[in-house]
Amino acid sequence: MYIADTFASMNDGYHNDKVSPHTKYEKFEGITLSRITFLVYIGVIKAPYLQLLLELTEIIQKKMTEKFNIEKQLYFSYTHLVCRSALTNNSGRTDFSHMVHADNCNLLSDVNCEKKSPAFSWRDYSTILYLNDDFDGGEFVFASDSKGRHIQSTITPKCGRMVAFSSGKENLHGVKAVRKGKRCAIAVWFTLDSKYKEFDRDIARHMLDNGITFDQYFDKQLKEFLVSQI
Ligand SMILES: O=C(O)CCC(=O)C(=O)O
Ligand SMILES: [Fe+2]
Repeated sequence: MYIADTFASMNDGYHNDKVSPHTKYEKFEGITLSRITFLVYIGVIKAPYLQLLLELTEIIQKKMTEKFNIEKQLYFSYTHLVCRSALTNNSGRTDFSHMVHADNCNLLSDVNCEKKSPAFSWRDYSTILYLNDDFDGGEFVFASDSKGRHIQSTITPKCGRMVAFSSGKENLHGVKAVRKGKRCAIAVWFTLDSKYKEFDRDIARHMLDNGITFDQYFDKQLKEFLVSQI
């Protein structure tokens, strides 16, 4: 939560205006594992935070392999810390923060989901670990139709609660409007295809295991310049 709260505002991976790509009523802030690794490398984030993130997500990987009886190697594909905040008085909203979708295909109708770009078609399993619960709304829902008229189940985010599912059209899902406050989560997507494994994670592990930091290789001035640019 510390990393999400302090650094996700850099809006990593999304547009600069910080308005959510999914709804104009919310601010969307995210930070990727590679960005966190870089910030640890230059000394802006302390290494134990990254260590904790890696360990936590490795537990998720293990649990997923067990619970879903996955017999092949399950690779990390993408790790993202994401916060959504209500921008204005959203108390009357009944719409979605993130419209009903599937994670590995483009949902064209209730039954048609095409597995091609811009969808992340290689994603096989999705997990979302919630980091807080001091906000209104933001429920995770499974739906049976693309418009979200038929909700099958609703999961209220709680700190430490996780939702996990296979990433295809069999699991249409969305996020209800965040009506008040800020909702943060760690989303991790897994793949069975080694081609799409999260390369940055190996770098992060290597860096932590070997105690590598920026200070060892570069001068103070360059470091100060980089920090001032963040
Ligand atoms: O934050 C959530 O609960 C779900 C987010 C989601 O479905 C996604 O990012 O694909
Ligand atoms: Fe999703």
